[in-house]
Amino acid sequence: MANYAQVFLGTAFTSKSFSEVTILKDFLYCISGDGIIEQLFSPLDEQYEAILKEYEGKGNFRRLSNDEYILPGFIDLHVHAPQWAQAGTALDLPLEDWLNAYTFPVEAKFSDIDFAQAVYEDLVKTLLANGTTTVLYFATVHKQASLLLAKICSLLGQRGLVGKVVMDNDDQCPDYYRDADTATALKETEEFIIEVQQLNEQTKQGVYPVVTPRFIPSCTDEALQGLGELAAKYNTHIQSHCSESDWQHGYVKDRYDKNDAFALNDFGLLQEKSVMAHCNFIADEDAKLFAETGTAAAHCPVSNVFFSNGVFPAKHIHELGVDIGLGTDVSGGFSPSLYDNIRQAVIASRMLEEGVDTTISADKRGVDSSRLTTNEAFYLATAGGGESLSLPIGKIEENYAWDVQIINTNLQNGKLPIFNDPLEDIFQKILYLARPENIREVWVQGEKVHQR
Ligand SMILES: O=c1[nH]c(=O)c2nc[nH]c2[nH]1
Ligand SMILES: [Zn+2]
Repeated sequence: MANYAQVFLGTAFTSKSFSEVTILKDFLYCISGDGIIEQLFSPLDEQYEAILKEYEGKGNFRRLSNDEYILPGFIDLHVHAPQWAQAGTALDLPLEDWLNAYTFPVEAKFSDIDFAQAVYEDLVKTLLANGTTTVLYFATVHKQASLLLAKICSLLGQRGLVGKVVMDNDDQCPDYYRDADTATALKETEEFIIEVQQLNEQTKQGVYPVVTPRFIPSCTDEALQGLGELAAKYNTHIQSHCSESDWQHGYVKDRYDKNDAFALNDFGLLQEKSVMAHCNFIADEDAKLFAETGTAAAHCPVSNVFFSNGVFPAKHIHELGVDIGLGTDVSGGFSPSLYDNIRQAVIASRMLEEGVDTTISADKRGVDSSRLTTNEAFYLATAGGGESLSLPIGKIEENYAWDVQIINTNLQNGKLPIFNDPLEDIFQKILYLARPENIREVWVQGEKVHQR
């Protein structure tokens, strides 16, 4: 019999496809020493009883209680780590004004490494406590503080993909917060990539450098070109913002006479490991270019309420073959929880489908076939995130990482209204009603990283 590092027994929910969820009732989950799901056994499998007999009662065996369930850890595709310092505030201005009035001043403070330590440590712990096991982070322009974020992820056990932000365009970036010049921005990005790739060698769950032009307005053409080349040279992930708001979309049209997607592609910034945030205004040709290049979209439904001037048509873009995951977009999105974003993704899609202006007749108001089901929103927060990052995460399946959250539905201070419900309903109640209190344990790559 194989020698597993850990064995769990319990019921899990995981996506089978975009729209279908599989329920693994009373399965055994056998985890290898490197934190991979080596084998799954259903109670109907021949070896089930023998494995149970072998492991039950040992220190590395865990039987879930009747009120506990396993979900894949969530994958957050868009977080501005420094903006955690202003989360929940400053949501009264449109994007361009918001950046200048609130956000650049906050990000500038991350030249102070002690401030960075306090904010980043608190954020990583908070995201883990919300069930988020992998995060694609924007840090700031500061190389040292960006490296610190990668180190904190490494130490606290979160799978972090971290970008030192590039902002070298004098026209669009304030004097007090930008890269010194284009050459320095590229040099520091390259040093950052090398150091994070070295850190990754010592990190069980993985930490990865991400090439991060903030968005087209903040970068010169030279920087965009150089960043595309660095990403190819070091085979890194790439992230940026794409077609987010009327203003940003219009700026890029004025500068290049094309949409963000084609402009980014000209600089080599759309590839298999690229993730573009928001994408609210992408046209069908842009989406097809995403699908051809393997570029994914990070849907940020809470943030979009405040900054996007529109609803991202997730269902339609998915149908055009684009990988999509969910992002909290802290702090354009006030919540660090992907549960909140799953809920908002469903709500926004329903409003898009039904329409919001009651002065327009009901049959003309909305956009047909826009709704996301609960299962689909769950897919975006889990398997869709894994596909977007091209990593074996986001599903409870053999050869995937053991990245999970264990939910207890029956706590004194956190009881969900479950009264002999079928498992399908329990799953939905968890997604709509669970709070951080219900997330009892979080595991990343076979290591327990949070316990409540
Ligand atoms: O929601 C957003 N948050 C940001 O920090 C940002 N920067 C550029 N574009 C942005 N959009
Ligand atoms: Zn953003």
